[in-house]
Amino acid sequence: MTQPIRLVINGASGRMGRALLALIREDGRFDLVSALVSKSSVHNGAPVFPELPSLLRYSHEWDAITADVVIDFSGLDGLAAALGFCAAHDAALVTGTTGIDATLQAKLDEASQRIPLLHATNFSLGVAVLKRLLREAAAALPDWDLEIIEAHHNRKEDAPSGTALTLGHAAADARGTTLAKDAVYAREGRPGARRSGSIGFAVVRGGDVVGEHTALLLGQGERVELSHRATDRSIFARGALEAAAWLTGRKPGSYDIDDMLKARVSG
Ligand SMILES: NC(=O)C1=CN([C@@H]2O[C@H](COP(=O)(O)OP(=O)(O)OC[C@H]3O[C@@H](n4cnc5c(N)ncnc54)[C@H](OP(=O)(O)O)[C@@H]3O)[C@@H](O)[C@H]2O)C=CC1
Ligand SMILES: O=C(O)C1=N[C@H](C(=O)O)C[C@H](O)C1
Repeated sequence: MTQPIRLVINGASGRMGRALLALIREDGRFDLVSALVSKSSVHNGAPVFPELPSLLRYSHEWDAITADVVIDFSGLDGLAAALGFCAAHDAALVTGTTGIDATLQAKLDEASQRIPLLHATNFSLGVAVLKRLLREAAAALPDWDLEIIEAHHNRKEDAPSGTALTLGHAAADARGTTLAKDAVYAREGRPGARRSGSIGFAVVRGGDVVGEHTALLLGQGERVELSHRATDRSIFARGALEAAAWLTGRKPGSYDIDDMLKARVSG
């Protein structure tokens, strides 16, 4: 019998952390060895599964952990700590944290030469398909105006969402350009007529919206709208657990969710 994968959840008390904990109880592939929170967290020391005969408590201590894989949904400081642990202990790292800056991205790239690392801005299957459809539509309609609209709950800290940026990069790439060259992130006052070839972003924040993304391709007299609506965070949590099972034991490298889905299809 194979041993369960020793798993750490980093950011365990958050919206995504809780969605992961709800699934992990029923998932025999994993042994949850640690549920990590920040040093200042009110959850430190509290039982993770109060209703179960489990001794696991929320902690901020990485020191005594032995693990095969870390799933991180914590934020920039938490991700940096998870990366330090994984690099020092040859553990795999799955992260869904968004809003990553250039400095942390460089550290992720460097560490992926030594450990398997999968970063996805969105773990839903529907968004993976939306990205493919958008690539195709953006290339097939190169002269149509492209705008990406996203909506999220009122606690979200980064904007545009990681998913909106990933969709933007995919569309830009399909048109032979880059977001660095063609993205427009804000319009106010009198920005003037729309620059042909630009890729616009619009952000909505409010209430408890789980995550909604629409790519609008606007032509003369017609438009194409490609949309995805997440209504339950468990879709992201399930995707992250699949990624953790898939990534554990793989050779070092920087993987994305398409690598996992392609490998699944080709067996
Ligand atoms: N890729 C995807 O599919 C998805 C990505 N996300 C992204 O995941 C991230 C988290 O989202 P969400 O769960 O909504 O955010 P939350 O704010 O709800 O959760 C993050 C948790 O991380 C904990 N935390 C903060 N600092 C640290 C630290 N240094 N070490 C360990 N834990 C820490 C905090 O808990 P405490 O205060 O108790 O320490 C906090 O509750 C965001 O970047 C979001 O954009 C979200 C959904 C899906
Ligand atoms: O913060 C969130 O909630 C989400 N963040 C991700 C993003 O920035 O794209 C994914 C999902 O939309 C939920």
